[in-house]
Amino acid sequence: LVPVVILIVGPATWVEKFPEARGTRQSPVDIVTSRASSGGSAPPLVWRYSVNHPRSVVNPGYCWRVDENGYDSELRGGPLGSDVYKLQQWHCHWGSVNGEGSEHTVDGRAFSGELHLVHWNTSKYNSFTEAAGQPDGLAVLGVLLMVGSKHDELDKVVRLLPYIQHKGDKVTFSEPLNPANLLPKRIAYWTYPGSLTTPPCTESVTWILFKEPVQVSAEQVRLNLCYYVNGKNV
Ligand SMILES: NS(O)(O)c1ccc(OCc2cn(-c3ccccc3)nn2)cc1
Ligand SMILES: [Zn+2]
Repeated sequence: LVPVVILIVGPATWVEKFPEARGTRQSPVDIVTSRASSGGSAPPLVWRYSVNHPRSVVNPGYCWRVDENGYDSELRGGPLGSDVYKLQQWHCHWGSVNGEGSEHTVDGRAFSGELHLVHWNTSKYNSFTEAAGQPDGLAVLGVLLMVGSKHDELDKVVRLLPYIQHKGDKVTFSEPLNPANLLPKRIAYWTYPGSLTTPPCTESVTWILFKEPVQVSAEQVRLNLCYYVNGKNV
């Protein structure tokens, strides 16, 4: 008999180090559209991002991340009550196989990737780190990505990926970028109280997932998958 060693390195082991991962409001989830209630009279979701400040994209060891470095921005309304949130960073999740990259699924369907714009509650807390530990501390805008036409704004990031192939690599954008251009045209969304989808899996996120996927080209998916794999220094 050959001894079988099952090496569990994925989410199943996170509970050992991050007790929050055993919680009651863990993300991601499957959005069962038939069970979603209508938004009723929620106020409109409103956002404003600065465009011309210098930004850099970094390889944190998985996918890529753009830090906003405290530059002015605002997200308010919708499910966020009277609090004002500020963009901290935005990043992506791509799968190892095309078509299976998103974290959230909709009626069991996965998408090619998922963009997260991470905001923190500046009305109640003094820093991202403080807010990231509070139930109403963070708000993440989720954008589902599907293969279609090339996305020009996202291309400003994708074309820099060859320069951040290893964990810790960082490169500065040479042109202005408007995060609002990463969002879909129609802004209908699902929202639910959830958590960070990666360790420490803290249950501090009001999720706002746009219903309309945004199109990216097959080449942009390929480049993300390629450098995503490299980004993991595989
Ligand atoms: N993928 S996602 O958009 O859900 C997402 C968004 C942000 C994340 O931050 C990582 C993080 C959180 N904290 C933290 C610090 C202090 C207290 C609590 C947490 N440190 N690093 C992780 C996943
Ligand atoms: Zn994320």
